[in-house]
Amino acid sequence: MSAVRLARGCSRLFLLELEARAEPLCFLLRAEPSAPSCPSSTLALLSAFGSARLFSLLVHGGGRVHRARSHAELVNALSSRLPPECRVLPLTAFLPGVKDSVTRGFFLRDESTSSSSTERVLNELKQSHALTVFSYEREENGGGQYWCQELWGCPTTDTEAGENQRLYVTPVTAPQENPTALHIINSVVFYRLDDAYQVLEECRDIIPESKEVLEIVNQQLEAYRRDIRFPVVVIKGLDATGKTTLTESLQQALGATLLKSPPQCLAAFRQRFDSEPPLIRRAFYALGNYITAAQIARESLQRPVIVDRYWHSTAAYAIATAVSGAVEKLPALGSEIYEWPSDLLQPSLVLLLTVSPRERLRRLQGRGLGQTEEETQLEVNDLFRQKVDEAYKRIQNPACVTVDASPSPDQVLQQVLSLIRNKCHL
Ligand SMILES: Nc1ncnc2c1ncn2[C@@H]1O[C@H](COP(=O)(O)OP(=O)(O)OP(=O)(O)O)[C@@H](O)[C@H]1O
Ligand SMILES: Nc1ccn([C@H]2C[C@H](O)[C@@H](COP(=O)(O)O)O2)c(=O)n1
Repeated sequence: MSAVRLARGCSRLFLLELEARAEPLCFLLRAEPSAPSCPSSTLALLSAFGSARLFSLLVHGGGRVHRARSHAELVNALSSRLPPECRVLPLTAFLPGVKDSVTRGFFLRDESTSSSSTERVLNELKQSHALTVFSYEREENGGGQYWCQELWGCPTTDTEAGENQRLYVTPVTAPQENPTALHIINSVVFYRLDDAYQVLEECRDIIPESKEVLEIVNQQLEAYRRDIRFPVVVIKGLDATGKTTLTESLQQALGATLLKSPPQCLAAFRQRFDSEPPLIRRAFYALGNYITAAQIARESLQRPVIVDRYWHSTAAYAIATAVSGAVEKLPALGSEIYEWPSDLLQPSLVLLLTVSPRERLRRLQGRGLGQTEEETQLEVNDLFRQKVDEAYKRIQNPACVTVDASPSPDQVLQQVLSLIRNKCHL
């Protein structure tokens, strides 16, 4: 990837997710026009850019919490305020292989008859958000045709050096390491208590509830140990696969303690953090797992422990939401994103309940309870459901054992009891 470090301040790769294409379009910026290294990307770029007015928007400045909230606000503002002829596509800028280098933004393809309404919206958004806007123009140069990127509107003080130059868009082959995985680690999935804790520390002044959550974490984790005496069995699965029914029966059958993640002591804060962008929301759920871990350690000294969801659920939902598109776009099995956090208590056994989509829908409808936005998405979006299920299956150390939860509640219970007796020697 040394080829991408060509000009000062222009070494980032820009990855553009186009709706109709399986592979994202990748380009970098160079100070001089150069022959494209990848002709097929050039063709894709030309057809994607077409004759529309083009802009890219990158959120900058402030801390990561501010940037995450700005990004979420911009998603809403762009979709509600831009003219319908202006398409908004996800854009990611990053340095290959560098974990904290990912900046997420937007690419605008404006086909509206007049430029004024789009430009008005962009100007307003630049006033209200720390936003760098670039525009693109076609240039004929030495017989070749190039796209050039320039800073649009007034430069802001936070703009990185080199970004106000006119630079040549150069299509390149996308690097093997997708920036999605780079972005997931520590922004979407957390692998150490301190990393999740730090996010809520950074939220103290913006989200007052963060202080209360951190106080609970401090209290609950005062004597946190990671060793267990009696077996600890985690039950996970999509909603309405029968987790509550099974965990309650197991509690009775084994004389076990039943715990949940997120734990009851965080219940009052859940709705508040559910409305925040992934960085903050997922850090909240990650902390919930550590509280549950502390409770598991205490309880497992006395009796077996059954846990209704744990880190697997946090990670699988977060990964499935962060990865747009098909199941094949998930980072491959063996990727570090599926690794269990080294400082989180490990259960003895993890069971994944599965039922057919049709049976799950029947159970959801039969129950008729309110649903979180993500559950609603699961119901309408089969693709998302498949990604959650697949992410569950790819999580390692401990990996999960899949249980067919379609039979009657008692048959499922007997099947699971026999698994627990075999694997945990109970
Ligand atoms: N084995 C089963 N066969 C038929 N129906 C079942 C079975 N297990 C549970 N159900 C029914 O399916 C519905 C969902 O079950 P349950 O609440 O246990 O799922 P859940 O996974 O805990 O859901 P959530 O995660 O949304 O709380 C309930 O109405 C329950 O009675
Ligand atoms: N340990 C957990 C439990 C739940 N979540 C998140 C994932 C979804 O956003 C949502 C689903 O939970 P439900 O509404 O079915 O209780 O909660 C998590 O991240 N970690």
